[in-house]
This record gives sequence, structure tokens and C-alpha cells, in this order.
Amino acid sequence: MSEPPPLIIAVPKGRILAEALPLLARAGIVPEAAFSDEDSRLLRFETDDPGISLIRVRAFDVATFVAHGAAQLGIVGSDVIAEFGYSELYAPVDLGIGHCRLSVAEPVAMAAHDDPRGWSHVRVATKYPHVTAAHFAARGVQAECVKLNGAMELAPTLGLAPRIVDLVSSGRTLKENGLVEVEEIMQVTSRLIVNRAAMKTRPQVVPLVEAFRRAVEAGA
Ligand SMILES: Nc1ncnc2c1ncn2[C@@H]1O[C@H](COP(=O)(O)OP(=O)(O)OP(=O)(O)O)[C@@H](O)[C@H]1O
Ligand SMILES: O=P(O)(O)OC[C@H]1O[C@H](OP(=O)(O)OP(=O)(O)O)[C@H](O)[C@@H]1O
Repeated sequence: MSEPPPLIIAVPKGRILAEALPLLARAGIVPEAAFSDEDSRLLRFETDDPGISLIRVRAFDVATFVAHGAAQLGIVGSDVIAEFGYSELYAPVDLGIGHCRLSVAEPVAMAAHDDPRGWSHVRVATKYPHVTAAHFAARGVQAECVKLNGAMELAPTLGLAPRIVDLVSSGRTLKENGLVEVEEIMQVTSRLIVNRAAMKTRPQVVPLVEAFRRAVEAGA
């Protein structure tokens, strides 16, 4: 009988990659050297297990590859999972990396005389229009979102939108751009995601999920 095709794990490039590498190692996955070389143009990588390959894609695309079954597993922020809301995804393991929060922020001067409890309509620049609209709808506020893919912090001073919804970790980006956090929407960490169909059809998936679970416990 021929070998099944390798399982594909989608890993985001950017900041999560560095935190994911030790986790992959503890899960027994050793990628070829080019994987941790930011200068490499390769997108798909072999590992020392012929049954496992890695792909390196943009953070938001990890969820899309896995939801459509193009990759069977992935590592992605809970912010991205929430924004897409793909029903095909199962997120069984909190990997304990990529800690940050998704928050509403506005200019310091505006915050001085603003009360979020009084809002009935907000205009917000964000990369997360679905999470933002759902958050505000739940408390009876109508949200008008301007979709940006980065540098949301520029929106208030340039008149694009008076407020933003963005990720905050140290708070340095907000501070340096004259903004202040006024409301937290969600706490974020990276999760292991699995395609639900692959979980049933590919017997190697469940042991791999367990390997990640043990890798997290070993690093705690
Ligand atoms: N400041 C931060 N601190 C900790 N984790 C973060 C921070 N910013 C983002 N993250 C987490 O890392 C993930 C990827 O963010 P990153 O900034 O690397 O990608 P991006 O620049 O938004 O993506 P792309 O360049 O592909 O559009 C986010 O979805 C989030 O879960
Ligand atoms: O609170 P801080 O520690 O300053 O982190 C917050 C910043 O981190 C993320 O951006 P990132 O650095 O990933 O840049 P990008 O989204 O513009 O690519 C986020 O979009 C904020 O701008």
C-alpha cells in the first residue's frame, strides 16, 4: 500500500514563528534549516519525519489553509480564529504563546472626556471588522468599521476613524502614537488548529495533537 501524503502544518511567519520553533521541537518536529531562516524564499519545508511537512504563510492565511483542508493543522492567534469564525476549525490546544489582547483605543485627549457606556454608534479602523461588530452589537452599539491591514494607529490623527480596534501587548505602539486603551475586547493567545474532517480521516492527526499538548505542558 502506498504511503499517505504528509500531514501539512501551517505556521505563521512574523512574530509567532520565533515562539513556535521551540514548541515544534518539543513536539518532536524538526524542520529543515531553511524554515527558521527569514531570508529563505521557500514556502514549504520538510521535517525529519517524512509524514509531516510545514508551510510558512501569513497569520490570517493559516486559518484559511486549514479550514479548507489544504493544511491539516496550523498555529494561529485566537484573534484570527475569532475573526473568521470558520466552523471547519477545531482549536484543541492553547499553545501559551503570542500573548496579547484586542482592544478599543482612542486619542488621549478624546479619552479624557469620553465614557464608553454612552456610545450608541462608533466608527472604528480595524483589521478585525467581524469581531469588532459582534463585540459592539452585544452591548447595543452599532459599529461602522473601516478595514485596514496594519498601521491602524494612524487612523485617528488622519481623520479616517476616531477610534481603532487593534492588538495591544506592551502598549508601546499606542503610547508612541498618542492613543490610549479604553476597552478590552478579548485576551489572545496562539492555538493549535485542526481541520475537523482531517481529524476523522487522517489517523496521524490525533497523536500529533497529543504531542503538541505534551509540548505545551513540558514548557510550562
Ligand atoms: N504585539 C503583539 N504581541 C503578541 N502577539 C501579537 C502581537 N501582535 C500580534 N500578535 C499575534 O501574532 C499574530 C500575528 O501577528 P503579526 O504581527 O506577526 O502578523 P501581521 O503583521 O498582522 O500579519 P501579516 O504581516 O501577515 O499581515 C496575531 O494574529 C496575534 O495573534
Ligand atoms: O502593544 P505593543 O507591544 O506595541 O504591540 C502592539 C502592536 O503589535 C502589532 O503590530 P506588529 O508589530 O505585528 O506590526 P503590524 O501588525 O503592523 O505588522 C499590533 O498590530 C500593534 O501595532
